[in-house]
Amino acid sequence: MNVLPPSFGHCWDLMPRTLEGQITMEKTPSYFVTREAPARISAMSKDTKLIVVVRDPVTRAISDYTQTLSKRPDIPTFESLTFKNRTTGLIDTSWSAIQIGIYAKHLEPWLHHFPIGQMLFVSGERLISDPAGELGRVQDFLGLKRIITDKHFYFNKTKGFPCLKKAEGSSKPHCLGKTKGRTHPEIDREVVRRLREFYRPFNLKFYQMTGQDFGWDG
Ligand SMILES: Nc1ncnc2c1ncn2[C@@H]1O[C@H](COP(=O)(O)OS(=O)(=O)O)[C@@H](OP(=O)(O)O)[C@H]1O
Repeated sequence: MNVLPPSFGHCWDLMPRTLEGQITMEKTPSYFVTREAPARISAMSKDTKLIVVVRDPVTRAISDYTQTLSKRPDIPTFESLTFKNRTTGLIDTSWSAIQIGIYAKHLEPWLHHFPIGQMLFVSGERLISDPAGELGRVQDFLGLKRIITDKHFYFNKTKGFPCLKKAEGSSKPHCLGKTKGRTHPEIDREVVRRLREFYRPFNLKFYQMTGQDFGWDG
């Protein structure tokens, strides 16, 4: 997890200068789950627009595990890390791969500092099934003209994901790198079922808080 800079002044100093008509963006996945982040970002600029990309927390946990596995192939199985006690089905919520997917809990402190209308929740699933549609929402949210549309994407069968027809400043197609869109290991169906059951109430709360049904629960 990234450590945020200790002072807001320092935060500003790290940002590039923004000219009239420009938008400065910063992306750090860990902000959403960092307790101090909402107060610090709000103190830096309370007009900051916030974009959060979320996907089904069960798939997210498996994706997170797959990423760790790629760096440390000797870690225990996903199934054994999921449970504190497999017999009772008690889930280890202290495992970060599980903890991060409790979106309703992480969203709570942000709402003490930002109105919900200043936050956009992007569906990770729709980013794959309809990238132009989801980026249309992002452009609208940022008050930009819809420049990026369907025309910019094609589905790459080899990659199994949408890719750009032309990369920025190039005439060649561009897909995301090897670390995006990895094949996930097969996870025991009963473990997946238990995780779905675990996340359900948190997901429902999250749908309520955001006013969006992400469709992770059937
Ligand atoms: N177009 C396209 N190409 C490839 N991958 C795509 C795309 N759109 C979304 N995704 C999904 O993005 C997941 C990886 O994002 P990360 O979580 O690593 O992003 S981050 O940099 O940590 O924010 C990655 O997760 P994994 O499938 O687990 O690798 C993808 O499912």
